[in-house]
Amino acid sequence: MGMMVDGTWKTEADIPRENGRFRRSTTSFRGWISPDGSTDFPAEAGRYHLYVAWACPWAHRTAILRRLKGLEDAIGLSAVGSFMGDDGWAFYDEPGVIPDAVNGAHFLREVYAKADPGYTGRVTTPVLWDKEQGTIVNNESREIIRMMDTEFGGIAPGPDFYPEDLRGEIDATIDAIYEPINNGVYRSGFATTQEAYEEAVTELFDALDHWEDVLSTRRYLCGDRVTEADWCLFPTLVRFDAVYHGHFKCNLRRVVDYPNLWGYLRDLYQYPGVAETINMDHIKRHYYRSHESVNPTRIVPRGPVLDFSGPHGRERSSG
Ligand SMILES: N[C@@H](CCC(=O)N[C@@H](CS)C(=O)NCC(=O)O)C(=O)O
Repeated sequence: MGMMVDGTWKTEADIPRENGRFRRSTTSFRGWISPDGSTDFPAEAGRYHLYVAWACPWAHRTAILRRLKGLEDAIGLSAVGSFMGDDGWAFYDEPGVIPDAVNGAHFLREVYAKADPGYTGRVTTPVLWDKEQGTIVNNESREIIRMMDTEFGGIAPGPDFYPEDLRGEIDATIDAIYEPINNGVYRSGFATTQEAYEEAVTELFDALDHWEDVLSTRRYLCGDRVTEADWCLFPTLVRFDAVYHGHFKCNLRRVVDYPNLWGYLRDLYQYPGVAETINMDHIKRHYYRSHESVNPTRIVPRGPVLDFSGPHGRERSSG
């Protein structure tokens, strides 16, 4: 693990923790794209570029929205390699890597340094880059998907995942799943005390149990329509049995043990275009090989065998 301090890469920085508890740092680039030029970043086809790690659940949200909103021609894409070592995210020769044709970076940190030569902070994916101003618009996944969903007008012809009548519920749901589930798997896996681990894993499974109940009466998190909230939960669920259950010790239950969550996961996986955004090799290789303190041998397990393509049976939960 490393981070930038005053524009210089430091490798000694460890995973941020307080009393054995993992703390995710807040992101620093929070610009906003607008359709009407009311912000520094007008919505334009061909102007913005997205950096992702196929392994990363936060970046995965943005890759899904880019695809489902029909933004693939309008917003370019680069994908780093699966291994994150002392140099952080990097572009190297590995299937799935999409080199950086915009900034020619070998390390993602170069992109951050270009945006802010004095940058202090972590070098994370996703990153939304503005080619016109040569800077980072935003590196917060929740905000990037919201911009893709609502700010590109006719450039993004895909469905609306933030419908007016559900906005309050969608925002509340994204908030509700963030700490116990999306971040909860990391808090469990990166905990360095028994107490911190127990706390995280208990909250995580309480939350999964809760959404299992909710999904017994509705097809998706906010009702009978797929929304941004589902695209925020999906990347965590699709990684769960393959990495969080084993590598991060989130092993009270697997997603396949929850009838509704498992059907729901298959349902979303089978949503046209979504399967193509998943690189399970990158996902498994990243987690098991990058976190040496969690898995010192760096051995990547062969299993589990997961069938995301089987019947989901969720039509009956609709409406
Ligand atoms: N809040 C950010 C979190 C992004 C994030 O933490 N990404 C991880 C990969 S899964 C990362 O790049 N970590 C590198 C680091 O912390 O050094 C978001 O949702 O966009």
